Amino acid sequence: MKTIYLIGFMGSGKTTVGKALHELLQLPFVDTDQWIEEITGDSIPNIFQLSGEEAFRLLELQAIQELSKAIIATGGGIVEKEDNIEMMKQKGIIIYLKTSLKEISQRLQNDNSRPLWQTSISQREQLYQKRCHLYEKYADKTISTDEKTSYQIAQEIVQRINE
Ligand SMILES: Nc1ncnc2c1ncn2[C@@H]1O[C@H](COP(=O)(O)OP(=O)(O)O)[C@@H](O)[C@H]1O
Ligand SMILES: O=C(O)C1=C[C@@H](OP(=O)(O)O)[C@@H](O)[C@H](O)C1
Repeated sequence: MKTIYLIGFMGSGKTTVGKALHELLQLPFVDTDQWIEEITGDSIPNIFQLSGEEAFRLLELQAIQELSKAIIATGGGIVEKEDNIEMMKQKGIIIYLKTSLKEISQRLQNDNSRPLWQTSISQREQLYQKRCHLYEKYADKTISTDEKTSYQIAQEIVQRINE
């Protein structure tokens, strides 16, 4: 089987949709953030705070190197390293979950588990604009997610993969 990588901004639903796809396709599911927390025995906010963002990015790179043959929910910053893109392109298909910043802001209004979301509104907007450009550039398929349930999105992904 090809590895299915879900990419998209924080809160776009990569983990939630990944789990729905796992149910639908009966294929293994891995979340890179969860994988990193398991191998380090530490939380993402702690890794950012104690070791810094670059240390976290290296752990993400390791996750992409080691994981395959699964539905993989990546972190929103996976597109920051070209090496990640190369490996993902070699091993599978990249699906971009495209979600508006308005919708994401509603979903993450009480979230404090994502260090790069704990910033000002203008910093969030800047990161969103920069990242969206990268997701569009690297995705094999783009799926809009606003006003759809995770199950509808998972079904649409299956259809688009089989096109
Ligand atoms: N399609 C959806 N509609 C409404 N809420 C959603 C949807 N997908 C995810 N969510 C909610 O948004 C939040 C972030 O979802 P999550 O899957 O963790 O995103 P990501 O893994 O991309 O950061 C969660 O509270 C989740 O329940
Ligand atoms: O956008 C980012 O750089 C990050 C997104 C997070 O994952 P989600 O996209 O699953 O929230 C997590 O990897 C970390 O907080 C950094």
